[in-house]
Amino acid sequence: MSLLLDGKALSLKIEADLAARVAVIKEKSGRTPILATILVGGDPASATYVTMKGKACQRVGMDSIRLELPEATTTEELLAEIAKLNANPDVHGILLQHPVPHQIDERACFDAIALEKDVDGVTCLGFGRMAMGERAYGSATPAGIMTLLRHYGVELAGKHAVVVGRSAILGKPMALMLLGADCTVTVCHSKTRDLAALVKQADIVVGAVGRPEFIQADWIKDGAVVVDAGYHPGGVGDIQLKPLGDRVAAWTPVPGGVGPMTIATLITQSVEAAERQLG
Ligand SMILES: Nc1nc2c(c(=O)[nH]1)N[C@@H](CN(C=O)c1ccc(C(=O)N[C@@H](CCC(=O)O)C(=O)O)cc1)CN2
Repeated sequence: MSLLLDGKALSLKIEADLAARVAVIKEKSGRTPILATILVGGDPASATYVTMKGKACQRVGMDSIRLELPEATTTEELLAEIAKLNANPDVHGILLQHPVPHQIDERACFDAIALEKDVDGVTCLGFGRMAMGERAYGSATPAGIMTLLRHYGVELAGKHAVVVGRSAILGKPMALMLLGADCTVTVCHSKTRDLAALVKQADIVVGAVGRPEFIQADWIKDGAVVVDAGYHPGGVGDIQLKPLGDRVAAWTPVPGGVGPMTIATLITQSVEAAERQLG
């Protein structure tokens, strides 16, 4: 029987623990932790994710501010909004929803977020610190995956992890986090030759490529741990999960696996940021 890595169930447990921590912050400081969310443009999926994040804040007793900027926003305008949030002592964490419209320099805007408010783990500075094993907020999706794997006791040291995808907020930080947990890591991407053969070697496969069911079930060896970080219309991820049946050791469902852990991680890091800033 394959082990279900149930991100939804774990996220509910994490939220219950966070609600207790938020209550302590409020009692001790008389202040409420606040996450500022920034949505640029009208992408419906992004709007849904930002709404989900606001609702998660509510469930744990935090407040959130939702800043909605028009599709035609410039880099300078977005940088100015981020500077205001950095300077606002009532805001403890800042989330800039990815992707932003093409005319915006997303990297410059991510990097403008103050390190102590980078609760989504998107800055180069936070990434570098994490890569060097220093304290930093991790990029929310890969950090959520690490929490999920550790919660279910998945052995990592010495395992061969194959990460398919190399994006700045998912594939790259995922690879570094697995390396930090003593995995041997291979990162695959669009120019990788013989992807199927590499995936076949994996003890742990992470689908982070952003293409529906791109990773085929017959590429995955028996007994592997399968982590699907994709979410596409129709409720499928980056990996063909159904045909895997019971031949893998453990797997994350879509939906209900990695997605809820992304949000639980953002909220956890927001609570930590508020504890540090108000403590
Ligand atoms: N600044 C960021 N932008 C983006 C991130 C991120 O971590 N930081 N990740 C993704 C999207 N994302 C959060 O923003 C996200 C995607 C999916 C889910 C989720 O819980 N999905 C559910 C299903 C949702 C549904 O039913 O509609 C699931 O998998 O169970 C959460 C967060 C890109 N942008």
